[in-house]
Amino acid sequence: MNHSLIIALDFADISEVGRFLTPFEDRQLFLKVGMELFYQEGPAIVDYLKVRGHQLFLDLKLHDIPNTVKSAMKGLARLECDLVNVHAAGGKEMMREALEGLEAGTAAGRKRPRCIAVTQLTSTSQEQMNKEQLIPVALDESVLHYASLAKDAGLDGVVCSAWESDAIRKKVGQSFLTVCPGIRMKSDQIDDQKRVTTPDYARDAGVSAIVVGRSITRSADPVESYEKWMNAWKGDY
Ligand SMILES: O=c1ccn([C@@H]2O[C@H](COP(=O)(O)O)[C@@H](O)[C@H]2O)c(=O)[nH]1
Repeated sequence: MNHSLIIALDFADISEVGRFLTPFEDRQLFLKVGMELFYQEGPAIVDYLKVRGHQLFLDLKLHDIPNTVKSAMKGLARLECDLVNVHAAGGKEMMREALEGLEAGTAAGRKRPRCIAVTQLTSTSQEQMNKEQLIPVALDESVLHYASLAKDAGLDGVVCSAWESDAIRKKVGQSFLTVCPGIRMKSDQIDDQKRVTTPDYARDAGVSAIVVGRSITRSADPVESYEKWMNAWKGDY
Protein backbone atom coordinates (compact mmCIF):
# COMPACT_ATOMS: atom_id res chain seq x y z
CA MET A 1 0.00 0.00 0.00
CA ASN A 2 2.99 2.25 -0.19
CA HIS A 3 2.40 5.50 -2.04
CA SER A 4 -1.30 4.93 -2.63
CA LEU A 5 -3.98 7.52 -3.20
CA ILE A 6 -7.10 6.34 -1.39
CA ILE A 7 -10.38 7.84 -2.59
CA ALA A 8 -12.87 8.41 0.24
CA LEU A 9 -16.27 7.20 -1.00
CA ASP A 10 -18.32 9.47 1.24
CA PHE A 11 -21.61 8.76 -0.53
CA ALA A 12 -25.10 8.12 0.79
CA ASP A 13 -25.66 4.79 -0.93
CA ILE A 14 -24.47 2.20 -3.44
CA SER A 15 -26.18 3.85 -6.40
CA GLU A 16 -24.17 7.04 -5.85
CA VAL A 17 -21.03 4.91 -5.66
CA GLY A 18 -21.96 3.19 -8.92
CA ARG A 19 -22.48 6.55 -10.66
CA PHE A 20 -19.12 7.79 -9.37
CA LEU A 21 -17.19 4.67 -10.42
CA THR A 22 -18.74 4.17 -13.88
CA PRO A 23 -16.45 6.65 -15.72
CA PHE A 24 -13.40 4.97 -14.18
CA GLU A 25 -14.39 1.89 -16.24
CA ASP A 26 -12.23 -1.11 -15.32
CA ARG A 27 -9.57 0.78 -13.41
CA GLN A 28 -8.65 -0.69 -10.10
CA LEU A 29 -8.52 1.88 -7.35
CA PHE A 30 -7.78 2.06 -3.64
CA LEU A 31 -11.11 3.08 -2.09
CA LYS A 32 -12.22 4.00 1.40
CA VAL A 33 -15.63 3.09 2.79
CA GLY A 34 -16.55 5.13 5.85
CA MET A 35 -19.43 5.26 8.29
CA GLU A 36 -21.90 7.03 6.02
CA LEU A 37 -21.82 4.34 3.34
CA PHE A 38 -21.28 1.31 5.58
CA TYR A 39 -24.12 2.17 7.96
CA GLN A 40 -26.43 2.45 4.95
CA GLU A 41 -25.30 -0.53 2.88
CA GLY A 42 -23.54 -2.85 5.34
CA PRO A 43 -21.10 -5.55 4.23
CA ALA A 44 -22.73 -5.68 0.76
CA ILE A 45 -20.82 -2.52 -0.21
CA VAL A 46 -17.53 -4.27 0.56
CA ASP A 47 -18.45 -7.23 -1.67
CA TYR A 48 -19.63 -4.85 -4.42
CA LEU A 49 -16.23 -3.09 -4.49
CA LYS A 50 -14.09 -6.17 -3.98
CA VAL A 51 -15.58 -8.15 -6.86
CA ARG A 52 -14.63 -5.18 -9.05
CA GLY A 53 -11.00 -5.66 -7.98
CA HIS A 54 -10.54 -2.54 -5.85
CA GLN A 55 -8.39 -2.38 -2.73
CA LEU A 56 -10.36 -1.35 0.34
CA PHE A 57 -9.84 0.67 3.48
CA LEU A 58 -12.82 0.14 5.81
CA ASP A 59 -12.70 3.32 7.88
CA LEU A 60 -15.04 2.61 10.79
CA LYS A 61 -12.71 3.97 13.53
CA LEU A 62 -13.66 1.47 16.21
CA HIS A 63 -13.58 2.87 19.76
CA ASP A 64 -15.20 0.85 22.55
CA ILE A 65 -14.24 -1.45 25.41
CA PRO A 66 -11.56 -3.98 24.41
CA ASN A 67 -13.87 -7.02 24.35
CA THR A 68 -16.40 -5.29 22.08
CA VAL A 69 -13.72 -4.10 19.67
CA LYS A 70 -12.17 -7.58 19.56
CA SER A 71 -15.50 -9.20 18.65
CA ALA A 72 -16.33 -6.53 16.09
CA MET A 73 -12.90 -6.91 14.45
CA LYS A 74 -13.36 -10.68 14.29
CA GLY A 75 -16.45 -10.09 12.18
CA LEU A 76 -14.84 -7.37 10.07
CA ALA A 77 -11.86 -9.63 9.28
CA ARG A 78 -14.25 -11.92 7.41
CA LEU A 79 -14.96 -9.10 4.95
CA GLU A 80 -11.32 -9.38 3.79
CA CYS A 81 -10.62 -5.66 3.44
CA ASP A 82 -7.02 -4.51 3.08
CA LEU A 83 -7.05 -1.96 5.88
CA VAL A 84 -9.21 -1.28 8.97
CA ASN A 85 -8.84 1.13 11.89
CA VAL A 86 -9.52 2.05 15.50
CA HIS A 87 -9.17 5.20 17.60
CA ALA A 88 -5.88 5.20 19.53
CA ALA A 89 -7.74 7.00 22.33
CA GLY A 90 -9.34 3.63 23.13
CA GLY A 91 -5.98 2.63 24.62
CA LYS A 92 -3.29 0.00 24.19
CA GLU A 93 -5.37 -2.89 25.51
CA MET A 94 -8.20 -2.07 23.11
CA MET A 95 -5.75 -1.91 20.20
CA ARG A 96 -4.17 -5.25 21.15
CA GLU A 97 -7.61 -6.84 21.35
CA ALA A 98 -8.48 -5.36 17.95
CA LEU A 99 -5.52 -7.22 16.47
CA GLU A 100 -6.47 -10.43 18.26
CA GLY A 101 -9.97 -10.16 16.86
CA LEU A 102 -8.63 -9.59 13.36
CA GLU A 103 -6.32 -12.57 13.62
CA ALA A 104 -9.10 -14.78 14.95
CA GLY A 105 -11.43 -13.78 12.12
CA THR A 106 -8.92 -14.15 9.28
CA ALA A 107 -9.27 -17.36 7.29
CA ALA A 108 -6.36 -19.82 7.45
CA GLY A 109 -3.72 -19.05 4.85
CA ARG A 110 -4.84 -15.44 4.37
CA LYS A 111 -3.05 -12.35 5.64
CA ARG A 112 -5.02 -10.37 8.21
CA PRO A 113 -6.11 -6.86 7.18
CA ARG A 114 -3.66 -4.19 8.26
CA CYS A 115 -4.86 -2.21 11.24
CA ILE A 116 -4.04 1.43 11.91
CA ALA A 117 -5.04 3.86 14.66
CA VAL A 118 -6.46 7.36 14.33
CA THR A 119 -4.24 9.67 16.41
CA GLN A 120 -5.91 13.06 16.43
CA LEU A 121 -8.49 13.59 13.67
CA THR A 122 -7.28 15.96 10.96
CA SER A 123 -10.34 18.07 11.77
CA THR A 124 -8.93 18.67 15.28
CA SER A 125 -7.03 21.88 16.01
CA GLN A 126 -4.63 22.66 18.82
CA GLU A 127 -7.31 24.80 20.46
CA GLN A 128 -10.07 22.21 20.23
CA MET A 129 -7.81 19.51 21.66
CA ASN A 130 -6.71 21.69 24.60
CA LYS A 131 -10.10 23.21 25.39
CA GLU A 132 -12.56 20.43 24.56
CA GLN A 133 -10.58 17.22 24.99
CA LEU A 134 -8.68 18.81 27.93
CA ILE A 135 -5.37 17.42 26.68
CA PRO A 136 -2.89 20.09 27.85
CA VAL A 137 0.02 19.41 25.47
CA ALA A 138 1.05 20.42 21.95
CA LEU A 139 -1.06 18.63 19.35
CA ASP A 140 1.93 17.00 17.66
CA GLU A 141 3.00 15.63 21.05
CA SER A 142 -0.42 14.01 21.50
CA VAL A 143 -0.19 12.55 17.98
CA LEU A 144 3.29 11.14 18.67
CA HIS A 145 2.11 9.68 21.97
CA TYR A 146 -0.84 7.93 20.31
CA ALA A 147 1.45 6.67 17.53
CA SER A 148 3.79 5.15 20.14
CA LEU A 149 0.86 3.45 21.88
CA ALA A 150 -0.30 2.04 18.55
CA LYS A 151 3.20 0.75 17.78
CA ASP A 152 3.50 -0.84 21.25
CA ALA A 153 0.14 -2.53 20.73
CA GLY A 154 1.46 -4.09 17.49
CA LEU A 155 -0.56 -2.04 15.01
CA ASP A 156 0.70 -1.42 11.50
CA GLY A 157 0.47 2.37 11.48
CA VAL A 158 -1.62 5.44 12.11
CA VAL A 159 -3.94 7.98 10.58
CA CYS A 160 -2.39 11.42 11.05
CA SER A 161 -1.78 14.68 9.24
CA ALA A 162 1.12 14.66 6.77
CA TRP A 163 2.68 17.31 9.01
CA GLU A 164 3.26 14.67 11.67
CA SER A 165 4.39 11.73 9.52
CA ASP A 166 8.14 12.36 9.58
CA ALA A 167 8.33 12.77 13.37
CA ILE A 168 6.24 9.61 13.86
CA ARG A 169 8.48 7.53 11.64
CA LYS A 170 11.62 8.87 13.27
CA LYS A 171 10.21 7.87 16.63
CA VAL A 172 8.62 4.48 15.92
CA GLY A 173 10.28 3.24 12.73
CA GLN A 174 10.27 3.88 9.00
CA SER A 175 8.08 0.88 8.17
CA PHE A 176 5.20 2.18 10.30
CA LEU A 177 2.36 3.26 7.98
CA THR A 178 1.24 6.89 7.96
CA VAL A 179 -2.11 7.28 6.20
CA CYS A 180 -2.96 10.95 5.77
CA PRO A 181 -6.30 12.65 5.09
CA GLY A 182 -6.67 16.44 5.18
CA ILE A 183 -4.97 16.84 1.81
CA ARG A 184 -5.94 19.70 -0.49
CA MET A 185 -4.70 21.37 -3.66
CA LYS A 186 -3.88 25.04 -3.07
CA SER A 187 -7.05 26.09 -4.92
CA ASP A 188 -9.37 23.73 -2.99
CA GLN A 189 -11.73 24.57 -0.16
CA ILE A 190 -10.52 23.32 3.20
CA ASP A 191 -14.05 22.48 4.43
CA ASP A 192 -14.04 21.07 7.99
CA GLN A 193 -10.38 19.97 7.94
CA LYS A 194 -7.89 21.81 10.18
CA ARG A 195 -4.47 20.18 9.72
CA VAL A 196 -4.28 20.44 5.95
CA THR A 197 -1.33 19.89 3.60
CA THR A 198 -0.88 19.67 -0.18
CA PRO A 199 -0.11 16.46 -2.12
CA ASP A 200 3.41 17.79 -2.85
CA TYR A 201 4.05 18.29 0.85
CA ALA A 202 2.74 14.77 1.62
CA ARG A 203 4.92 13.29 -1.13
CA ASP A 204 8.05 15.05 0.12
CA ALA A 205 7.22 14.01 3.70
CA GLY A 206 7.21 10.37 2.53
CA VAL A 207 3.76 9.47 3.85
CA SER A 208 2.51 5.96 3.02
CA ALA A 209 -0.84 6.98 1.55
CA ILE A 210 -3.01 10.03 1.14
CA VAL A 211 -6.79 9.97 1.52
CA VAL A 212 -8.72 12.30 -0.77
CA GLY A 213 -12.48 12.70 -0.68
CA ARG A 214 -14.43 15.76 -1.72
CA SER A 215 -11.76 17.24 -4.00
CA ILE A 216 -12.27 14.22 -6.29
CA THR A 217 -15.77 12.97 -5.49
CA ARG A 218 -17.42 16.39 -5.80
CA SER A 219 -15.52 17.61 -8.82
CA ALA A 220 -17.35 18.05 -12.14
CA ASP A 221 -15.04 15.50 -13.78
CA PRO A 222 -13.84 12.98 -11.16
CA VAL A 223 -11.61 11.02 -13.57
CA GLU A 224 -9.79 14.16 -14.69
CA SER A 225 -9.52 15.27 -11.08
CA TYR A 226 -8.12 11.86 -10.05
CA GLU A 227 -5.47 12.13 -12.81
CA LYS A 228 -4.56 15.61 -11.64
CA TRP A 229 -4.18 14.30 -8.09
CA MET A 230 -2.11 11.29 -9.19
CA ASN A 231 0.22 13.63 -11.09
CA ALA A 232 0.64 15.93 -8.11
CA TRP A 233 1.14 13.02 -5.71
CA LYS A 234 3.08 10.92 -8.26
CA GLY A 235 1.13 7.97 -7.00
CA ASP A 236 1.47 4.31 -7.94
CA TYR A 237 -1.33 3.04 -10.14
O1 LIG B 1 -8.35 12.09 10.88
C1 LIG B 1 -9.11 11.76 9.94
C2 LIG B 1 -9.58 10.49 9.78
C3 LIG B 1 -10.37 10.20 8.71
N1 LIG B 1 -10.73 11.13 7.80
C4 LIG B 1 -11.57 10.73 6.66
O2 LIG B 1 -10.87 11.03 5.43
C5 LIG B 1 -11.76 11.56 4.48
C6 LIG B 1 -11.31 12.94 4.07
O3 LIG B 1 -12.22 13.50 3.16
P1 LIG B 1 -12.02 14.94 2.49
O4 LIG B 1 -13.30 15.14 1.75
O5 LIG B 1 -10.81 14.82 1.59
O6 LIG B 1 -11.82 15.93 3.57
C7 LIG B 1 -13.16 11.50 5.09
O7 LIG B 1 -13.77 10.31 4.66
C8 LIG B 1 -12.91 11.44 6.58
O8 LIG B 1 -13.90 10.68 7.25
C9 LIG B 1 -10.28 12.41 7.98
O9 LIG B 1 -10.61 13.31 7.18
N2 LIG B 1 -9.48 12.69 9.04
